[in-house]
Amino acid sequence: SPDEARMDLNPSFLGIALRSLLAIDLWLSKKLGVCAAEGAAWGSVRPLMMLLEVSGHGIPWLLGTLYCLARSDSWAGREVLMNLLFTLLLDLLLVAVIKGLVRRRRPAHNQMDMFFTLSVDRYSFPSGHATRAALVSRFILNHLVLAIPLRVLAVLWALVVGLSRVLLGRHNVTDVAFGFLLGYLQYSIVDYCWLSPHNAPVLFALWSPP
Ligand SMILES: CC(C)=CCC/C(C)=C/CC/C(C)=C/COP(=O)(O)O
Repeated sequence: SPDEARMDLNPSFLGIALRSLLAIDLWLSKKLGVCAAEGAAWGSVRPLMMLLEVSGHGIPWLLGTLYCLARSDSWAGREVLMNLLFTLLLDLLLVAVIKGLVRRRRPAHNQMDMFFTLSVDRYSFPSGHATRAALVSRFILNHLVLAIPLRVLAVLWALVVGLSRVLLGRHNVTDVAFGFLLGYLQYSIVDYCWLSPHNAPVLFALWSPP
C-alpha cells in the first residue's frame, strides 16, 4: 500500500538511530575483541580474562553462597545469604528468558569454550556475567560493612568483568551495557522483596528459631 511504501522510503528517526547504534556496536566490539583467541593482538592476557570469567560465573557464586549459608551461625548472616541466593537464581532466570526471547548471536570472533553453560548461553544479549557482576557488587556494597578500598575493589571487579566479556569476544558492547543496567535494576527488586524469617518463614525453617 502507499502507506507501507512511505514507511520503507522514510524510515523513522528511531529506526535509523537504532541501526546506527548496532553498526557502531558491532564495529567497536570487533575492534575490542583483542583477547578472542590465543593469536589475537592481546592473546597473551587471555588466561587472565578467563580467570575473570570464572570469578563472575554463576556456578562458583551459587556454590559459594550455599556453602556459606550452610556454615552460617547467625540469623543476620543467613538472612543476607538467603537473599543473595534468591538474587542469583532470579538473575539466572531473567537472563535466560531475555536471551531466549532476543536470540542475538554471539560475535563471530568468539570461541565457544566457556565452562558449564546453559543452552541459552549460545546467545549473547544480555551478558549474564555483567548482570551478575553489577547486582553482586551492589549487593555487597549495601549489605557488607567494608573498608573503602574493598568497596572500590567491588566496583572495579564488576567493571573489569564486564570489560573482559568484550575483550574475550564473548559479547558486543551493548550486551554488557544492558547487562549492567539489568543487574543494577534487579538489585532494586531484591531489595524491595527482601526475604526475612518474618515474611518468608518457610525459607528459614531449616534452622530452629532464634
Ligand atoms: C541452578 C542453575 C540452573 C545453575 C546454572 C548455572 C550456570 C550454568 C550458569 C551459566 C553461567 C554462564 C556461563 C553465563 C553466560 O554468561 P555470559 O556473560 O556469557 O552471558
